[in-house]
Amino acid sequence: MDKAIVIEDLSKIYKNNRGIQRLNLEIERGEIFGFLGPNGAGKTTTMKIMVGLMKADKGDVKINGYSISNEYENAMKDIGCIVENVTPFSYLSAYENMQLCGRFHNEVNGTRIDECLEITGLIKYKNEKIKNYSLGMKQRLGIAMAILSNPKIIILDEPFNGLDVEGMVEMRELIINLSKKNKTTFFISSHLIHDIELTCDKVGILYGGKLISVEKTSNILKNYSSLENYYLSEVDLNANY
Ligand SMILES: Nc1ncnc2c1ncn2[C@@H]1O[C@H](COP(=O)(O)OP(=O)(O)OP(=O)(O)O)[C@@H](O)[C@H]1O
Repeated sequence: MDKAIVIEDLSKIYKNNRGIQRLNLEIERGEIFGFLGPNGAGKTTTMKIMVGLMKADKGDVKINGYSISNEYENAMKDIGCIVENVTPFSYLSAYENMQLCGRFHNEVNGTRIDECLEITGLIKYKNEKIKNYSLGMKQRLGIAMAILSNPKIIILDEPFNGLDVEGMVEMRELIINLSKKNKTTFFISSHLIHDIELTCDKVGILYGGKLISVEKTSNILKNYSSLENYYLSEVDLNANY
């Protein structure tokens, strides 16, 4: 069972006829996958379905071989995610929020919470209330929450948003290290194409609800000077159809 995530013929069409159509995608264990696409392409819709926040019309997603439709609990057991905004309790501290987040995981204790806050650069502010946190600090806390239970698969919607330059570099290193050391699989959506180029092994482009290309970053960079050039040419090609 070397596939961490398998998306099979996944469709979800809203009443206004927008949504996603017949997505098929396989992500290997330890792979860092970058999910790209213009505004409204359907990235959040896909990710919401992947973590059970929304039901698909058709198709399925298998996480570690478990179907999200029929074996939801098993499928979610080894997943950490941030989809849409991070919404910690603003009158609690980072540490207290992490305690709440870890309450269903027996292996999460104070040491593990401190470790995650250290990794994400928040240990100095661990007792400060979230209402005093900046956007970037909340984003870091989201990541700390996502990695808390040591999940094998991490799904992140716009993880670089709101981070300063140092934060972005640290986030990239954190993702790459976790994938190398623990074989953690990442599914990341972002508009920050430079960060995706530097972080992801494989990239998929969603356009108008369809997956128009999936390719290894190393292959892309053999033929294009940057991921941005590749992205623009793929989108251009499909816009003209
Ligand atoms: N609840 C909804 N009802 C109707 N249409 C919706 C709903 N949610 C999303 N859509 C539409 O479906 C399409 C895909 O939206 P989605 O949020 O998945 O895109 P996205 O790729 O995440 O965009 P962005 O990059 O702007 O976050 C958009 O055209 C959006 O307007």
